[in-house]
Amino acid sequence: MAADPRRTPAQPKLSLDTPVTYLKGVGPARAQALAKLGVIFARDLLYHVPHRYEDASTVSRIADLEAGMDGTVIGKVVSKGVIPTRKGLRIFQAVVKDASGMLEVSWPGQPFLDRTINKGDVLLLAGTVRFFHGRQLQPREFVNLGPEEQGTGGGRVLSVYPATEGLSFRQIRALVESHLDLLLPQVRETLPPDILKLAGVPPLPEALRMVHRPTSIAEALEGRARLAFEELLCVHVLHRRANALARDKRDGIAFANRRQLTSALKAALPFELTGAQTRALREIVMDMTSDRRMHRLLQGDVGSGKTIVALFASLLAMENGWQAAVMAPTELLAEQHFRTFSRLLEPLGIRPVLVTGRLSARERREAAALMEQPAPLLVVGTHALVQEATQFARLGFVAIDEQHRFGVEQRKALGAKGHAPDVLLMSATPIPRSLALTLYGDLDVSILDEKPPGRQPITSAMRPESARERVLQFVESELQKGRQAYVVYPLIDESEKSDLKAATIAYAELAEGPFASRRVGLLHGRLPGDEKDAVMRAFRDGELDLLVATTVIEVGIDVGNATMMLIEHPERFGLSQLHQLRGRVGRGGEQSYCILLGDVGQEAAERLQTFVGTEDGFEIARADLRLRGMGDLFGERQSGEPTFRVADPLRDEELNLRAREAADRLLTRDPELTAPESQGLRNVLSTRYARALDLFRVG
Ligand SMILES: Nc1ncnc2c1ncn2[C@@H]1O[C@H](COP(=O)(O)OP(=O)(O)OP(=O)(O)O)[C@@H](O)[C@H]1O
Repeated sequence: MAADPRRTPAQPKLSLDTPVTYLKGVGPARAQALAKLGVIFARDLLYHVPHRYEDASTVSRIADLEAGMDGTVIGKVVSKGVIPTRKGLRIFQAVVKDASGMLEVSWPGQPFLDRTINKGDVLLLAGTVRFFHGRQLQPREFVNLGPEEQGTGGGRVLSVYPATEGLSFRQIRALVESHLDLLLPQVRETLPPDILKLAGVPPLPEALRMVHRPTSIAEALEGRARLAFEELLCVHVLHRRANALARDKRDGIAFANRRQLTSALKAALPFELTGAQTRALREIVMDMTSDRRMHRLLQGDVGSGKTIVALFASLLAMENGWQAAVMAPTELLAEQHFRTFSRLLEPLGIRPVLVTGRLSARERREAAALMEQPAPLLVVGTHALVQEATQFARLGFVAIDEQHRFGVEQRKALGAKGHAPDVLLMSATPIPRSLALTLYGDLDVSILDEKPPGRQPITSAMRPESARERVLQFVESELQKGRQAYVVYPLIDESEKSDLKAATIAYAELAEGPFASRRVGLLHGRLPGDEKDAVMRAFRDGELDLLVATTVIEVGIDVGNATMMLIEHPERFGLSQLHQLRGRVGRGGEQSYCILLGDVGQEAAERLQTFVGTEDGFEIARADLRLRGMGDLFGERQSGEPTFRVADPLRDEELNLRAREAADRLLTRDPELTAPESQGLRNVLSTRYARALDLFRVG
C-alpha cells in the first residue's frame, strides 16, 4: 500500500506553498478537481474567491414564505433524520424553526449531512419554496451557522465558490473555512503602502478575509476590489515594462516619408480620406519613420475603412525599397483585399501578388520567385504567408487583418520573417479604449471611429415571426429596385449539422417559394473552397440577388449594392457579431436595412434592443462585454492575452485607471523592480505571469 503522504515524517508545516494534497480533507481525487480550478498550492486556495454571495440580510420570516418563491431563511434545527425512499435514494431531512413558524427542509441523496448538521444548529437556507402539507424547501444553497445564533441578523453572508465536477462549492467552502485561520496570518502584503493608498483598497490579508468570510456584501466587494486591483496592476506593470524595453531597442527600420507612392495613391483615390483615417495614418507614419519597431493596433468600427490605411502603410515601405505583406484570415477576404489593391494600384503601375493555400504549383513558384527578389512588392495572402516555405527577401512591413483570428504564434511567425518588419494589427471588433489599454497595453492603438461620408444610417428593426410574410415582401421590393440582399442563419460552430440543415432547408424554401423568380445562392463554411468563392463572386458581381448564408460572410465582405440584411434566430448571436453582420450592408450610398426576424424571449429582446438602437460599434461592444464577457466578444478566448480571475477591466474601469497610474508610479521610481519594497510584487509577477520572466530578471 502506498504511504499516506500526510503521515510521512517529512510532512511540511502548513504554509502558503504547501501543495493542496497535504491539506486536511484533500485526497487524490479532490486534488485533481482542485487542479482543474487552478488550485495547486494552499496559496491558490486563498485566491480562489467566491463568484457570488448570498446575503442573509435579505432573510424572510418562515411564515412569509409563499409557494414558488425563491427565499432565504434562517432557522434552528428542531428535528432531523435520514429517510430512505422506495427507489433507494436516501434523503436527509430536517425541520427548522424561526420565531414565526416551521419549515421542512430536505436534501435528496445527501444522507451524509446527518453527520454534520446537528439538532440546535442554526442554518441559513436559500431555495425555492413548495407547499405540501406545510412549507418545504430543497436548499439550493445553505450554510451551517453553528449551534449558537452568532449575529445572524447582522447580515451573515454566504460565499458561493466556482465549483467543478467532483467538487461542489460547498466542499470548497468547507475547505477554505477550515484552513483560513491557519493561512491568513502567513499572508504578507505585496504592495507598498502608498500604492495601496492610491488604490483606496484594504491590505491583502484583510482583503482575503473579506472575500472569504465577509460580514456584509459591501465588505466582500471591498475585498474583491483589492484582488482585482492587484491583477490589473500586474498587467499594466508588464505592459509598461515591455514598452520601456521596446523603446530602448532601436532595431526597427527607419523608413523615410518620401511621399512618392503614397502621394500618387492619394491623388488617384476616388475619395478623400476621413479625418480618422488621416489621424491613424499620421500615427503610423510616425512609427514607421522612427527606428523603433512599430507594434500598432488599428481598431476600426465596421466599414470605417481600415484596409486603405494598411495600403498606404504598405506603399510607404515599398517606396523605401522594402516588401510589404497583408495577411487576412480567410481566402475570400484575402482575395477581396487583393482585388481592391489591384484596382487602386493600377494607375500607379503596381501589381500586388496573391498567396493563398490554393495556388497551383506554378502560381506558387511564380509568387515565390517575386518574393525572393529584394525589390519592392506588395503580397496579400492568408496564413499561407507564415508557412516556412514562404521566404521574403526584404520584408519591411506587415499588416494582419482581423488579428484575433490568428493565433499568437502565427502573428509572431509573420513578424519574425524579414528584418524586424513594422507590424500593424487590425481589428474590426471595436472595444472601449480602457479595455484596449489593458488587453493590448504594449501595443500602440489607433482608432477609426468615423465612417466615410455619404453613408446613410442603416435602419434596424426587430420583427416577430407573424410578420415574416410582410418582411419577405419588403425584401422583394428592395430586389425590385435592383439591390441585393443577405439572409443569415446562425452557425456558430461549423460542425453543427442541425444548423447547417436549417440554412440549407431555408435556402430551398426561399429559392422555390417567395423568391422563385430570383437568383438565390447558398453560402456556408462546409462548401468546398472553389464553390464558396464562386458563390461569393457571383453575388459580388450581381449575378445573384439573394444570398442565404451562415456567418461565414461575417468578416469583411464588401458588396456595395447589398442593402438588405435579414437575420434569422437573432437571439443566438452576440451583439458584436450582429454588428459585424449589419456592417455588410450600408456600404454604398443607398438606404440600407437590417431586420432581426423571429420570436425571441423577453431577455433576448432587451439585449437585441441595444443593437437595434445604435450603430456605434463601441457602444455595442461595451454592452456585449457587460452581458457576455470577454471570451465571447472575440468568439473565443485568446491565448497570450491577459485573463483575469477576479478583475473585469470594464466593470472595474475606475479601479483600472488607478492601477495604470500606480504602475506608472512604481516603475518610474523602480524600473526593474529591484527595490526591497517591490519584492512582493515581483513575487506575484513571477508566480503568475510567464512573461514576467522575460521582462524582469526575476528569481
Ligand atoms: N475615406 C473614404 N471615403 C469613401 N469610401 C471609403 C473611404 N475609405 C474606405 N472607403 C470604402 O469603404 C468601404 C469599406 O472599407 P473597408 O473594407 O476598408 O472597411 P473595413 O474598415 O475593413 O470594414 P469591415 O471591417 O466592415 O470590413 C470600401 O468599399 C472602401 O473602398
